Amino acid sequence: MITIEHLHYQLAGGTPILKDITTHIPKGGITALVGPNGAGKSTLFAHIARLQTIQQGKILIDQLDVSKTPIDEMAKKIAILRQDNTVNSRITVERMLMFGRYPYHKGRPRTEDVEIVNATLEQFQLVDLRERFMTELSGGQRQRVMVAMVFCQSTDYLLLDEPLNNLDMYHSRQLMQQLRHIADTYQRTIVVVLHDINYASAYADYIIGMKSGEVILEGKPTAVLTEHNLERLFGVNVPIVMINGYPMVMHYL
Ligand SMILES: Nc1ncnc2c1ncn2[C@@H]1O[C@H](COP(=O)(O)OP(=O)(O)OP(=O)(O)O)[C@@H](O)[C@H]1O
Repeated sequence: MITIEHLHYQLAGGTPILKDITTHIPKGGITALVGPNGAGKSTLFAHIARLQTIQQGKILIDQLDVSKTPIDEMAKKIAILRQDNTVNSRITVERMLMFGRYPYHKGRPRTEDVEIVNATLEQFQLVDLRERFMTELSGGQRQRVMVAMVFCQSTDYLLLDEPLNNLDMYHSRQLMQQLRHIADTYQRTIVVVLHDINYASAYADYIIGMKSGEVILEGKPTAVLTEHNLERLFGVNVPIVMINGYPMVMHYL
């Protein structure tokens, strides 16, 4: 479980970005982090992954205090896919995945690392692209490689910031199904920022809604995805229909 206690973060000029956040992310399954642009979702991720120094408050990951845990220990506990994940170097897909294993092999890949990379190439249907340079991939293919690289890190927790960016309908759905499979089969905890609320509804076990640096709702999709809450979160007045037991937000109409 990730426990966040009174996390407060403000810019040098005094503008608050995260306002005294207290919440928890359950262990196991998929938690979707949703909310309007600028809500603070990426900033919260940066704090959880220790990429941002904590000014005030505390974050615990399975009892490990994030601010006191050495970086290399954190790298085996939590992996993050950031929004700005552009890789422009001439590195092949296979090497990219092996790079994800760095915290374990420290530059000297062992048999186990090769096996994990091969299994991940299979799992993410990247075998045909293994020799391709990252610069020779489409935006969507590159995005899939980056998610695979995060998976390769064999961490208990995966933080994915808008992994559906650039993905078409087929690959978005496929990736969400893969995340479900990873959570269920490997007991990994996946925390994912999603802008498509209907994917959160269909695939997440738990939803956390952020707005203006605050957590304003959290709970199971069926409990929190109400017309009233969508109005509070996004300021939109849209109907919700139930399809196969999932609340689907009709925001296109
Ligand atoms: N490096 C930075 N310097 C100053 N302000 C920043 C910086 N990064 C983000 N912010 C501000 O912090 C606030 C939260 O941004 P953040 O990227 O965490 O939001 P978000 O919920 O992830 O948004 P989005 O859905 O648009 O990606 C925004 O007001 C943003 O302008």
